Amino acid sequence: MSNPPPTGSPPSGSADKTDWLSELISPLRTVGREMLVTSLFVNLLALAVPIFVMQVYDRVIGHSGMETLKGLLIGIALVLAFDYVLKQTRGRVMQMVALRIDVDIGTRLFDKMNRLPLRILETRPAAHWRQLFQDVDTVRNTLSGGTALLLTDLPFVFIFLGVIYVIGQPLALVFVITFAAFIILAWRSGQRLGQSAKAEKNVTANRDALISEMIAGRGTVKAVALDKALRPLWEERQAGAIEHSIQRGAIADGYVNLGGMLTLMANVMVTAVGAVYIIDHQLSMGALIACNMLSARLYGPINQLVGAWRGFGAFRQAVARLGETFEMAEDRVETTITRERPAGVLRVENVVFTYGGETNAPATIDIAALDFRPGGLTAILGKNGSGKTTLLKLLMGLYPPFSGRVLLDDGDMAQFTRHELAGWIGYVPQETLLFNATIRDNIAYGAPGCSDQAILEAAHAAGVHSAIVDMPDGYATTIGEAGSRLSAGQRQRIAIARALAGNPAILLLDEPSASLDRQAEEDLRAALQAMARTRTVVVVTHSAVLLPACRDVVVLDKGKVAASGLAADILPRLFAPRPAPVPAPAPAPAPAPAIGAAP
Ligand SMILES: Nc1ncnc2c1ncn2[C@@H]1O[C@H](COP(=O)(O)OP(=O)(O)OP(=O)(O)O)[C@@H](O)[C@H]1O
Repeated sequence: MSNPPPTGSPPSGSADKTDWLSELISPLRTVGREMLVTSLFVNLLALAVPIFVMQVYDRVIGHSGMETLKGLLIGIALVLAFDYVLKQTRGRVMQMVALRIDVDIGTRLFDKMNRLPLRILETRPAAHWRQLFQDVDTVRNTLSGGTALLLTDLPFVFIFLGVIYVIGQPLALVFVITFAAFIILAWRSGQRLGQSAKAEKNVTANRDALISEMIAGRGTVKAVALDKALRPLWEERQAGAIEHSIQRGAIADGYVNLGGMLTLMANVMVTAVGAVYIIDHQLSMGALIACNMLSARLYGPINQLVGAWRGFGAFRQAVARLGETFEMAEDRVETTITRERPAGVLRVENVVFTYGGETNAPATIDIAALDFRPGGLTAILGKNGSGKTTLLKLLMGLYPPFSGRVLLDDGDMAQFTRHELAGWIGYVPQETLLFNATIRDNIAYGAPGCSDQAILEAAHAAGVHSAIVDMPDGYATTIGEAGSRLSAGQRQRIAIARALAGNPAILLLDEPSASLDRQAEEDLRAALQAMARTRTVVVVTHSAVLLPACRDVVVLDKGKVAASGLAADILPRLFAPRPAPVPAPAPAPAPAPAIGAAP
């Protein structure tokens, strides 16, 4: 048994995870061409200094040509100024490219993540999703940083080879051989560093995931002194990360040093072979010096390639990871027809749902028929793990059922977009999640753009208004990371207000009174009763204050409906006083061993 693909648009079906990059780069083609032309001029201008040196050695020094020297100096000064302007322009273009890439991929990734079905988001650790945003940085830095410059410079090494052939023809073969050796070295280093970087990334991600969990649960870590238990685990992961980092560093150093040695050897060979040709009168002194200078322009980019290859490996992985994400199926985002606010009748029809989707796994939810209607509160009860929260998520359309349907006003949930459903259904989760913003903003997140009046009404209904106005900054109070400056009860009430802000037709609450005091619970009961007159209000609760106010009750047991109907019928049966256990007869006292008996 496997879950069907989530609702909404299917993946594009393209197997190539780099297609998105081509799409991204295609509008930048004109900029790329401009970059290449600029690089062509920058590289041509780079020939000026070696040619200047050659002329000075061969024409000025040999023939005391002061006038020639002055002319050459003026020429080279103009060339260097032009070179500076070109490089500045190239730098600006690069910044523009970086900005566009940041905006394009960053926004695309943010939107994509928000459109991914919840089950997909839940199946990968938080570290994976965080990594994707670092991948955007990697792609930006590669396409707009030193690596991109290196790539635009690389084709021009052939110009330098050509010029070397023209001015130092006898040396050309030495250059071709050393050039080939550099290419092999760069390719090999790329392979080794790529493998090593991949292994290091996996180990580091493992270590970072542990740190993230520790930071998220820092209160508990302190209270339970979990650091002692977690230290060996962290040490093991940290040791793994260090070991891989050292290995990668050693490989990278090895190749960089080999590249350096190869450069020196090439210089020695060019000078030695050049000296032989000078003695033989086949080469001038100036030409040898110019060739030596040009060799730096030739080997420089390839030597950089040896070091930059690791970056390419990370770039390729980042592109693949982002491509895989962009290919994933999405929640439905488009609606063909604008609908009115629903009446709020929810119906579950033959719904089977299981996490993980293993063939033989017992269903987490297996319900033949269940209705939720406005006009009175409905409570869902059941033991821990019986599937109450999962049922609420199915009712919200957050999980697509494996089989069967969830209907909203007789329409299959699957046809509605996430934004439509979120506008119609208010949800108070078991674990309150607030953001580091003002109280006003946190309530308004439930209905973006809602009026101040709607916020005030929601806060009143959630019983949190007087607590808010008691604070010195009132609704402008910033609540700290995840609402850390508020008490658990205040957080829960603000979460309830957030769910009410959009005046939803359906309200689903998961243990909403777990952190409330008695008075707050009674206030909440009154507010829910009032709302349930015109809305469908479903509350997962075992509270002795909320339950008596419910019209209907659904009892879940291992994902199945164990009982459902009027609360007046079911609750008394459920909470009927159990017969007092009959005390077990006291065991007969063991006979005292006879004095002198054998043990
Ligand atoms: N994201 C998940 N991935 C895999 N299994 C899950 C996931 N969430 C819940 N489960 C499993 O599904 C079952 C039902 O969980 P659910 O949270 O719906 O129960 P519940 O009745 O709300 O429990 P509680 O009263 O403790 O809140 C449990 O066995 C749980 O282990």
